[in-house]
Amino acid sequence: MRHPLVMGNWKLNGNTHMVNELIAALRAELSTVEGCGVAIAPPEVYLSQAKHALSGSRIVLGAQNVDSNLSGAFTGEISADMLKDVGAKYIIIGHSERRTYHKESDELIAKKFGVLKAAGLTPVLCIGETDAENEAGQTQAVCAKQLDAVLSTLGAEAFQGAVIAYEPVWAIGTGKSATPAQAQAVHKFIRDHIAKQDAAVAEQVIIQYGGSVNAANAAELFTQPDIDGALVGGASLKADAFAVIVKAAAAAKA
Ligand SMILES: O=C(CO)COP(=O)(O)O
Repeated sequence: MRHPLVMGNWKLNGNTHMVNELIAALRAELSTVEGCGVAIAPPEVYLSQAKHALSGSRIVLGAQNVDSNLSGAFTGEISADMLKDVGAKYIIIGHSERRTYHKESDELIAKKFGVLKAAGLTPVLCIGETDAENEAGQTQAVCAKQLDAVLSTLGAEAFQGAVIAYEPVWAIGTGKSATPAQAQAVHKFIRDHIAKQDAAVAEQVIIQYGGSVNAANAAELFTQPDIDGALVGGASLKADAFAVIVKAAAAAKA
């Protein structure tokens, strides 16, 4: 039985004051919610502060990226061991913003996946097609290629205990979410694609939906059998909206 996971990706937002305020508000809103994993990924510079602010709560710390190298002369980078050291668990990799603005390839992202697994951290692998690819009917082919980069190098077993976030690029930050039926079809395709190699691994892997999830549309998305929670951008910066999304996931999957 899979448990849903709702994770907030704060992206490039926040400051010392906001980290404390938002976490305090989330703790108050979510203290009694059960049946749904909750994680937040603040910017790396605030991870230690966030860990301290989360102490004793059930909200888990995550991060937005990791370097593929373990240590050494890689100016500006953060390693998997460093993330682990400061208490982060769920690590987003392959986000479309990193694929686009930092030219990250499927191969590099697969390497990051392996580095996280080796460190005992949980990769949250973002995949998804662009608007043009969607229009061209290439959604499944794009998702398969992005998954295959990991499957062909690390095998299906790498997805044991891992998280996949299906984030259609055209839905990110646009206010135009995929419909529940659209997202479900792709989530099922993703699970079936992994099941071709290992059915048990496919059955347990958490597949989040991401892209303009908000307090108004979350509940309907979570009614779909293969949508196991959400990776939330903009709405994760507002405690009340994020709490509504978490509660919707907990209720839908109870
Ligand atoms: O990119 C996202 C989460 O990683 C989604 O962002 P929005 O929820 O702001 O569309």
